[in-house]
Amino acid sequence: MTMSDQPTPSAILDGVDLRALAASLSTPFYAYSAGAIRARVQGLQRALDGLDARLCFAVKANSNIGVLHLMAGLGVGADIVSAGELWRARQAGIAASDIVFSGVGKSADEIAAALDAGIWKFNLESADELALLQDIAYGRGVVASAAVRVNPDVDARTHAKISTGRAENKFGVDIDEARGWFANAGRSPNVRLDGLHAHIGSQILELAPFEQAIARVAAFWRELREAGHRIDSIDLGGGLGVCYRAGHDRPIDPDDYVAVLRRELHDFDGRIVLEPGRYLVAEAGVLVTRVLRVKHGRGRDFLVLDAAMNDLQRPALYDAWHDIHVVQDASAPLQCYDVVGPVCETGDTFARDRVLPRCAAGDLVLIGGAGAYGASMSSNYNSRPLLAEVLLDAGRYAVVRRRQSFAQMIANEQLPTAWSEA
Ligand SMILES: Cc1ncc(COP(=O)(O)O)c(C=O)c1O
Ligand SMILES: N[C@@H](CCCC[NH3+])C(=O)O
Repeated sequence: MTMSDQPTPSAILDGVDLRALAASLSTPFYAYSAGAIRARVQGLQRALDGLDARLCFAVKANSNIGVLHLMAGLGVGADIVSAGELWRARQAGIAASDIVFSGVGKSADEIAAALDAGIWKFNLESADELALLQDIAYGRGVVASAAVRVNPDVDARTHAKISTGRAENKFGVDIDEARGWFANAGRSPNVRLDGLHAHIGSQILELAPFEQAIARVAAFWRELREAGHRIDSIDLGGGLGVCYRAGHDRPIDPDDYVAVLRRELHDFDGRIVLEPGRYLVAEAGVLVTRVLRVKHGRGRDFLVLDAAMNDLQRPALYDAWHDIHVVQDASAPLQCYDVVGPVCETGDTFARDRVLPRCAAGDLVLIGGAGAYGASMSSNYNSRPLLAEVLLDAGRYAVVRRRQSFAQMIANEQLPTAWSEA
């Protein structure tokens, strides 16, 4: 059960008492419920039942190899955006033939690494990238399978910083340009253009933008089919939103989303690919942190946590809401706090004016919705070591990343003792 499903804050996640865990591991750390991830994956797989469909988890959402290993065991492939993510996915046991490679700036080295690994499909985002893939595949004497990422010019009605499917966004190519790629496919004999791809944005809570995008991609596929082009996969990206604020955010029912796929692509005879990231992991994760101190400011009370913006960037970056639970006696009186971290930035604020049970130093605090774009976006800012990650499963736990040590934090740095003439 995810934290936001619970009517009253509980410290039990996937059968593990986070109070006990926090007593043995030092806070802050991320805890992920394997059961909740499994339930999300299997629910989506059930909704897709009867379709030739494949889930490729967007590794950027949570790139911990323990989580990727869990995905592999559930028959989920990977959507990668870098050679580093390729490396992680392979280390975690995801087959190269289950990997698609997206991203607007794949380097020559990254393309070569993905070709050598034998990934399934390149999602190409520019004519230059098509030419580069052609050159590298030609040099290796192989033919790469590729999809054109089309930009369907749809407003995903999400935060501007995570909207990707408008004409003004850097992602994909417009359908006119994509038409030209297919017309000239013979000029790139080492690239088999046999797929379409679209991803319009993230944390999408309305079905209409998906309907528009899928209809545009489906119409383009029919046009290509009439022109004699064989498309064996249509990849509709990720984007399904989740509930960050209990009682407020209303995520799309995956059955409704899949009903759109079934309707718009009823005569498609290839494979449908989805690249969910957030939907599979966000609500399965919590950031476990403690109150360092309660500070009484001028007209405001600050709850200073031992977690900070370097550990979970989303509030600072997008003003994102995350539910915050104080592990406390339900009878504690309520109080209004600004919940902040120790980093030296005013933006290091998890929540403003949040009404919570009255807290004292040492209280345990759980920040919900932290399984996606949490640890994977964390940094060493203020020289704070990267925090630990723990996978929970039916009363057991496994540390899937140890907290970074100070020595590890500076391992690649050195004093300037050896100078080279430039
Ligand atoms: C190409 C691509 N696929 C999938 C995703 C995953 O998105 P989400 O986490 O919203 O499902 C992203 C990130 O937005 C992306 O850029
Ligand atoms: N990092 C973003 C999502 C970006 C999606 C990646 N294309 C978030 O935390 O919401």
